[in-house]
Amino acid sequence: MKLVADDVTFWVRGQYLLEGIDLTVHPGEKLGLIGPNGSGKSTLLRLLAGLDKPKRGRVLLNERDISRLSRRDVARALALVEQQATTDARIEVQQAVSLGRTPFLSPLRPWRDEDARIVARALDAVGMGHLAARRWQTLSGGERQRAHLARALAQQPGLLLLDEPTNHLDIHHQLALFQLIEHLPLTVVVALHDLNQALACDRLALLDRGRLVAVGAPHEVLTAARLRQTFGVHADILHLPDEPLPVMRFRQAV
Ligand SMILES: Nc1ncnc2c1ncn2[C@@H]1O[C@H](COP(=O)(O)OP(=O)(O)OP(=O)(O)O)[C@@H](O)[C@H]1O
Repeated sequence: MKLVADDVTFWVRGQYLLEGIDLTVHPGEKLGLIGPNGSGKSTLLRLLAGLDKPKRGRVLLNERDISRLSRRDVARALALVEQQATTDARIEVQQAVSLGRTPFLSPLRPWRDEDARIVARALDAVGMGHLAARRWQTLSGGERQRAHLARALAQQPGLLLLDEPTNHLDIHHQLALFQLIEHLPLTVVVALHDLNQALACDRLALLDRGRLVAVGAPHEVLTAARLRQTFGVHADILHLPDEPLPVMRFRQAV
């Protein structure tokens, strides 16, 4: 699934939140979206998902303008897990995840056993199978986050857009989620704050005050100079023997 942002620009009440974003997400890649608080990551993800429409420019999903596609067609192609996703608290986890199948159902295509199997597999993939019958409102923050991801997986999208998917997760579940994402045969765009996690992405796109200031391999984007300029931190980038990825050590705020 190929996604292109072409001069994507968005403003609210005269204030630019994003300006002139040109970005191509290649089929199958894991692209990390990074940037300081308020740099526009969530805004860009909503535009890439077709939930908001650019004020200027356009988003192309497999060469087609996403604003011209029906919600149902978009939902069959991509899934977005937002940072503050809400869910009807009265339903059970399994029902919530089953909503991921909605874009595929119709009077001519009712719910089938196959849908139930897809939902069960999605719950198992995020380690939530044992909580399928639990009421949503009884879940912890991290369990909710994993259940939201399960709902997105149940959509069987070609493209997964994730907004800080690990911010409520303990370290085990953070690593498990990253291992899961790495091995999914999907295109993934993931907004992240943990820059050490970001190093594991195929490419990174760095936002700074609504502009895309760098796109490329993680080690090209996350240099000590850029960490200082954009994130306002002094950092060392350490290359450990026998470790494929470098590690960032943050020393102090500028
Ligand atoms: N509806 C709105 N009206 C005015 N300003 C908005 C609106 N929505 C977002 N913003 C502002 O746009 C900027 C970008 O917000 P956004 O949530 O996209 O940033 P972010 O990079 O995801 O931040 P964070 O890392 O804190 O989650 C912020 O300064 C935010 O306050």
